[in-house]
Amino acid sequence: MTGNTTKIEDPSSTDEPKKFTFDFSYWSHDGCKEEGNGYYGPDTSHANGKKFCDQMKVYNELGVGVLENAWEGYNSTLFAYGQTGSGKSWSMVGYGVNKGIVPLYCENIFKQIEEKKAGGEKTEYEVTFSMLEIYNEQIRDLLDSKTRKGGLKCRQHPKQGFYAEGLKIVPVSSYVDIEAKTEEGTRNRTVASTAMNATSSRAHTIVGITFVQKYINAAGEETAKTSIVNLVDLAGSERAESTGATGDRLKEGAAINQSLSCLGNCIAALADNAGGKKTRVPYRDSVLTKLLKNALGGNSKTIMIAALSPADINYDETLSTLRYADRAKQIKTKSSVNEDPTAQLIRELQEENERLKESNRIWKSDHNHRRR
Ligand SMILES: Nc1ncnc2c1ncn2[C@@H]1O[C@H](COP(=O)(O)OP(=O)(O)OP(=O)(O)O)[C@@H](O)[C@H]1O
Repeated sequence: MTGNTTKIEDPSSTDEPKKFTFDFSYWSHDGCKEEGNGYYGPDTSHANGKKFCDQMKVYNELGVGVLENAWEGYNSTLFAYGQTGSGKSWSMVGYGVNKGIVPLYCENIFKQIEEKKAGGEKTEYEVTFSMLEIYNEQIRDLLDSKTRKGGLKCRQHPKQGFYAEGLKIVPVSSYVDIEAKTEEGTRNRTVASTAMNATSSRAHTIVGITFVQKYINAAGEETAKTSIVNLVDLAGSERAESTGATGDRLKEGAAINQSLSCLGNCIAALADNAGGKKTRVPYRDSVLTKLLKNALGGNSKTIMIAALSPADINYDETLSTLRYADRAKQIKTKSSVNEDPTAQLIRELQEENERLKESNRIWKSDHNHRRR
């Protein structure tokens, strides 16, 4: 990785290395040292110490933007893609003191709320949390261990799009609350070990954090801004033979790959459309793509993290992840601020009223003019 370019070379071939350019290319394979508290920071004495990217750097460059968007009332989606064991959970959630984007985002949102309150702001803040997983095309509520057999239904709302019906959405008032809920959800996750990664997650996990700000606007009206942040940890896109998968594990692998290939098809169609084509986007082909529809083609600012393995045996997987990400970067989403519908309606009615008054005034002056 050099600057924002990722270069991949097949050691068993004489082909030219392939280059991919992204907004950021982060190196975290070596060049780090463990600090006293267990945090992995850059090792300045190592040749790759300068380019080593620690968790805080990723948060500062990606997470902070998500936080700023949330304050402005935009939806954001962050999803992590890549083969099993490549570091998706590491980037999104992290381990121990090496916190990933999700905990750092949560920690900071409450810190900033407290700062605003201490500064005498009258705004009311509400934060809610939900956590679900898609396992073998079924939706399980991770905050409800008694999710009925067959899972939650995926329904479509005319305005808000696809959602999981009956999903538990719990209010949270501190980072500690979120931590406890995340732990509860993680315990319920479908985790089974594969030969490649002892804690490999077998399902796609979606954490939803809603942030509502209620306040009185300049015109004295009660209004609200809402932002939904979706954090999507996709299950590994491994090949069956390298993970030693058989039986149930192999069936799961097939279901995971079906969802991921559906996601790939949607990304390819959206990328075509961004280039001016009119391709139908097959969102309905999997639960994952239904629930991610808004993130991919709707109202959301979306970030994709592609986690890569630097090992030569993973060359094919790594190249396919890079190609996946290369297509994804062509997608353009349109995001807008989520205002309270009543406040929006009042404003639209007031504007309509002004327009009617104005046309009435013109009509009256015309009428008087003709009478004279
Ligand atoms: N940048 C990193 N620095 C240090 N350790 C890392 C880094 N990235 C990943 N790891 C370690 O590698 C292992 C696998 O990472 P992780 O669990 O994040 O993979 P994953 O892509 O989420 O896998 P799966 O799809 O199977 O859940 C973990 O033990 C993690 O601590």
